[in-house]
Formats: sequence, structure tokens, C-alpha cells
Amino acid sequence: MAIDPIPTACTIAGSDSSAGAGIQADLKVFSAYGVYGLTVITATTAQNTRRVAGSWIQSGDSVAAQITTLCEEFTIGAWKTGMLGNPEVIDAVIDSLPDGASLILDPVIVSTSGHRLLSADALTLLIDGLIPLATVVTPNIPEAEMITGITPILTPEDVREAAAVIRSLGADAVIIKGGHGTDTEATDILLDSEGEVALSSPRYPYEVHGSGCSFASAIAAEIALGADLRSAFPDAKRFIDGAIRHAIRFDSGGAVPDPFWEMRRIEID
Ligand SMILES: Cc1ncc(COP(=O)(O)O)c(N)n1
Repeated sequence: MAIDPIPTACTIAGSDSSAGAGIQADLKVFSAYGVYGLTVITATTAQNTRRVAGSWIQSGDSVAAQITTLCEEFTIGAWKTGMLGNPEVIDAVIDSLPDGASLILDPVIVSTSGHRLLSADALTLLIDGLIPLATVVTPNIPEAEMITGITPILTPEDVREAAAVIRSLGADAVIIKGGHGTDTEATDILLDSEGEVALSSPRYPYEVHGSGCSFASAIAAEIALGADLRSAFPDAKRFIDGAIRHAIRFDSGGAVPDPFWEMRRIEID
């Protein structure tokens, strides 16, 4: 199928040196979809699949210049935010994003390995300034707890209550990802103006570094291709389930999603 012009999506996120999460995950997912991926780098991190050793955040000016320079040339079908780091970067994003942007806001706060990727004062600004601009916010359960103050989120009713609170902060829609729960299935819940959709997929017996980033990027790619959120959600869920089922697993025990598993020319399962 020929699509002209090529759809574009832009990720505003941190670099992950292990290439499982962050900018690298997002670009892989965009490319697997056939969407041209643009990048705004907010930070570099020194990390592997097990730990974050350090992070260095860009200035607000750098982030603003990257966004405005891209907007000079490209019509960007979807924006996705990941690690933003501090209030200066969030302010730059709020000030530079074009009006009417479709924004998939993945509220990266703490890495799965436990390293803080967003300062506490930045969380307040993310809630007050960025969530109201979001087409969809995609927290996992720990992030939903930190955004809403509802702790612990344990039952499906708790998840629904947290999703309603996040929508009331001004987002069009919320998807709370169940991947950090303990059931045998990972159930994600979408809440939008029309109500709720719950989707479950198997939980695999290994931790996959970067699956949250990859899922949010799959939603962004779907939106860039013209899907609405109600159809993007099940398609992105299927996509990430395949990338996790066929995750690249290292000798260390670490694993990262493989959005390209169907294209592999070598057998690694
Ligand atoms: C640069 C960057 N962005 C996002 C994450 C979150 O991913 P995870 O929750 O899998 O650690 C990360 N670890 N690093």
C-alpha cells in the first residue's frame, strides 16, 4: 500500500544506552509500523536492562529548538513523550508543541529498575501543564498511584477510579497498563469520553525492559497512521504482545521487546 506523504511521529524522550526503552525503543516501534520517526532528545542515560547508572538532562532551550526546527519542515501526525526529567524540559515541551498536536503522554517517573527519571517538582508540572494537553495518558500502576495519590491500586475498581481521576485532570483519555500487577494476565483499561474498554493479554514469566515505552509508541504510530484511539488500543496491544512474546533475551537474564520479530533472519526463540 502506498501512502503519500509518509506518516511521521515524533518521540520526546531520553536516550537509553541499552536501547530497550526510551528514544531507541520508540524509533524501533515507529519503524516497524512504517511510520517515519523523529526524535527530540531530553536526556542521556547510562543504563543497561538491570540498572540506571546516571542521567544527564538537556536544557529547555535544546528541547525547544529541537521541536521548533522539526515543526518548520514536518507535519507530525502524533507526538509521544517519555522521560522528561525536570520542570525546565516540561515547560519547553508545553511552550513548543504545536496547537492541536495529538499527544500520547507516557508519564515516565521511575524506571522499572527503581531509578527516578522525573523530579518531584516536575511531576506537579506534568500533572498541571501537560496532562491537560494529552490525547491519551498511558501510566502503569505505580505511575497512576503517583499521579493520583490513590495507593495502593490493587483491584479493577481502584484502576477505574484512578483512570477517572486522571481524565478529570484534563486528558481526553487514559490507558492504565496492568503489566506491573500480579495476575496471570496483564489487563489494560482504557477510559475515554464514551466509557471503558478492558483488554487482557498473557503475562510472560520474564521482565521486559522498555515494554511501556514500546506500547505508547505503538499507540502513537497507530494515531499517526490515522487510527482513532478506540481502534489503536487493541491493535497496539496485539503489537506489543507479539514484541514481548518474542522478546530478545540476553545471557544476563535481561530482555527487551522486539518489534521486528516477524522480520528476523535468524532463529533466536
Ligand atoms: C530513557 C528511559 N526512558 C524510559 C524508561 C522506562 O522504561 P522501564 O520502565 O522499562 O525501565 C527508561 N528506563 N529509560
